[in-house]
Parts: sequence; structure tokens; C-alpha cells
Amino acid sequence: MTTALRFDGLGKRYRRRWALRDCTLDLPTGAIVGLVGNNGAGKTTLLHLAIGLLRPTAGAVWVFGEPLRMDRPAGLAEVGFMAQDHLLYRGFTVADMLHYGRSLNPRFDTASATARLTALDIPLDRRVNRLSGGQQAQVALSLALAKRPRLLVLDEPVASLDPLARREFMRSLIDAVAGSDLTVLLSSHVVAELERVCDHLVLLHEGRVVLAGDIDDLLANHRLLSGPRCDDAVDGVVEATHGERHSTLLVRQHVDVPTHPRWQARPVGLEEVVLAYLGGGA
Ligand SMILES: Nc1ncnc2c1ncn2[C@@H]1O[C@H](COP(=O)(O)OP(=O)(O)OP(=O)(O)O)[C@@H](O)[C@H]1O
Repeated sequence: MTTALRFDGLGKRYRRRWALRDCTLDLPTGAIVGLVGNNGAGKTTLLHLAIGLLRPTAGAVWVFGEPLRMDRPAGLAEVGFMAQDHLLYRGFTVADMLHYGRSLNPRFDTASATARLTALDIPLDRRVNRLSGGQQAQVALSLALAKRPRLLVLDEPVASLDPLARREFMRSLIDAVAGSDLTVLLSSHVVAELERVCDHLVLLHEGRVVLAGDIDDLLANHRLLSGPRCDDAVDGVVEATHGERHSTLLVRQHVDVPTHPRWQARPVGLEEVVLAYLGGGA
């Protein structure tokens, strides 16, 4: 596994408050990595640190083996970024945006961006402020991809989209990434969407990474146990829910199931794991 993005003891403090602490992670090249966490968990802060928009208070970021330096942003030519509010000039037409993108980036691939937008039926002569939210997101993604980045960072790209547009956007992202070794790091609150699209997950809680890894491994390594009420402490329990007579335990794998024939174990979904870490063990 080669590493696209490395966070080494990364931390960011705004005045006296740490927004991100002790973040050490390796994100593999070619992976699609989902970043989740509650509002204020530090997702945008981490993404902005990853692309050099923010200076770390502690630690360092490495992009494709090179330390990211604020005073030498040349390496950022390899990084595409799509901000939460899409950062489009609303009075520009789509064609103006492509022209602007090309004037800023010598590597800008106008032909592929034009082909992509045409295939999506997005009129090039339409002003950005006359496009739907889903179309604006597609324009922003096309601009970021046209940079031909090796790393693409997307901050809540589907936040303002309806479920259909969200799915369409994610599908087109998968198509864009297929067959390339583009690494994608994207934040979202829509865990079901991430489960469909991502290989890796990073879960932030109050500025700390509480869970990170390959999604298949994370799912294989957790399960939900239910059985008679059990108030004893059991190692490896992420979250325990107790009713009057029953208990439900979301546990990390290899935990000894309480010995009772009525205890049942079942696999978990990603949303259950995420909610358990945010609500219980985090
Ligand atoms: N410029 C800033 N100055 C001071 N505090 C900030 C600043 N930016 C963010 N914060 C604080 O840092 C913490 C993390 O914010 P951040 O925007 O990274 O969270 P987030 O996970 O992206 O949240 P959301 O899901 O709501 O977008 C929050 O407590 C926020 O109030």
C-alpha cells in the first residue's frame, strides 16, 4: 500500500480551543475515504489542513511522500478541492468557469470537463446561478477533476442535494475515479451514501479520530449482540443499550459473548457502527 496522504500528530487550535488533536493517519493511494463526524467534529478543519488552506498548530501533513508546506504550495497542483459552498462565481456561465479554470491551471483539461458536462446535459452557456444545486455540484466537481489531480478533497459535496441528485453525484464520482489511481477524501453526514461509495472511513468525534480503517474490515470486526439484560461490564463494548429485560451491545469482534443460550449475534451496518461510536464509546 502506498500512502497518498499522511497526517502525523496533526492538531489545530483556534485560540484556546482545539478543533483537531493528535490525528495520525495514513490514507492509501487510490482509496475513496469517507470522513464523518457530528457538526463541529473537525471535518472541515482536517480537510483544510490536508490541502494547506490552514496551518497546523501541531504535527504535519504529507502529500504523496512530500511534507506539505504553506510557503511552497507547488505540490498542491496535484490536489483538487471542492469546497462546501462549491466556490463558483454565480454570475459566470459554465463556459466562463472552464475558461477561468484553465487560466489558473496549466494542466487544466478543458476537453474532458466539457465532455463530462455535456454528457450530464449541463448547458455551457447557462449562468451558474441559474443551475440547480445538483448541477452546480457537478460543475464544481468537473472543475476539480479537470485539474487532473492525484488527490481530490471534497467538503460535504452532497450536503445541499436531494436524495436523487446525491446518488447521481456519487455515481458520477465513482465513474470519474474508476480505473484511475485518484485518491478521494470526502466528508459527508450521509453515512449510507458513504457505505456505498467509499473503501475507507475516518470517524471524528470532538476533534479526535475515534475510528479509522477499511470499511469491510470495520464491518467484519463489529457485531450486535442482543439477549437478556446484562449490566456487567464487558470488554470491547462500544455501546450498550438496556431495556427492562433486554440488553443490546455493539461490540468489537472477538469479544466473549455473555454465556447464555438466548444471546444472539448479528452483523452490523456502517450507520450502526458510526452511531455507536458517536453515542456510546467515543
Ligand atoms: N475560524 C475558526 N475560528 C474559531 N473556531 C473555529 C473556526 N473554524 C472552526 N472552528 C471551530 O472548530 C470546531 C471544528 O469546526 P469544523 O468546521 O472543522 O467542524 P465540522 O466537523 O466541519 O462541522 P460541520 O459538520 O458543522 O461542518 C468547531 O467547534 C468550530 O466552532
